[in-house]
Amino acid sequence: MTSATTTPRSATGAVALRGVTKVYGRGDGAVLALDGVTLDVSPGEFVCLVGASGCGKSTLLNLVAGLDRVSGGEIDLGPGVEPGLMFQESALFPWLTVEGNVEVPLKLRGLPRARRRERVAELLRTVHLGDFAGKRPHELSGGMRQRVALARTLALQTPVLLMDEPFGALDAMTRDILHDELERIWSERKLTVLFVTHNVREAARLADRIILLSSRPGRIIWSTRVEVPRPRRIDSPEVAAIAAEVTDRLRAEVGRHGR
Ligand SMILES: Nc1ncnc2c1ncn2[C@@H]1O[C@H](COP(=O)(O)OP(=O)(O)OP(=O)(O)O)[C@@H](O)[C@H]1O
Repeated sequence: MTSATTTPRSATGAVALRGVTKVYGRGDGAVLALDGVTLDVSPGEFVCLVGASGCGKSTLLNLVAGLDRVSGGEIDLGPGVEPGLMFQESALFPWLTVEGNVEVPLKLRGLPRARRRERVAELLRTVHLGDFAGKRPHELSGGMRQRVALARTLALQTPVLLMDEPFGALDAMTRDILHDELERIWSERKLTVLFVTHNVREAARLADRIILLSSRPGRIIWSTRVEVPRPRRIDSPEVAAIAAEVTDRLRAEVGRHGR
């Protein structure tokens, strides 16, 4: 008897991209944004994507998130996995309290009220906002709003977090604190993180692996494992050395293309 051929499936939390291509528009106006990106992210791995402005980092994240469709190639997150998404803007509902915002995805999932309340309280403790449940977004600092956004993303209990410059609008001190928080949550929950940033120090501070995309069309041109032990400090010489190497590669790439 011959065995049926089965398509290999990703382990939970794994993210696999195979020859992913994205073209925006058609004809003469078509823009090739990504060109044959192949990438395997292991369950629990923290990967940072860096590259020149307009090289396709957000495009790649949006495709993995399922917000847009690939023009070619495949993306596999494993059966039933819906990734959590976080952007530079917290995108909170201004008329809802902190608690109400975090509750939204749980309501959409139809979780009963008592379980929602329990889960929201636990999530707010996780992001150290237990005392702010009744506040509205305008009463919070930018860093606190991003904590709420993170709690809301975590509410879905997804193994995969996609983050597009989540701390890009924050001051250095707040960003530093949120790096520690994110690292703790990532490690406790064994999350897989795909994190887009312009900030090479941030990449060296957070990543297990840094991926460099070429100027448009985005292709993976270089990657490095960050072997610096955790917890790391953004101002440590080891993190600075990795950041300097990434900056050199990035400069060389931008120099070749003028962008
Ligand atoms: N909806 C769209 N229609 C047409 N072109 C687009 C669209 N979205 C993005 N692009 C183009 O695709 C390319 C990649 O854009 P993308 O936003 O992914 O880059 P990025 O690396 O995230 O940029 P940045 O670092 O500046 O945020 C850019 O040239 C952009 O202008």
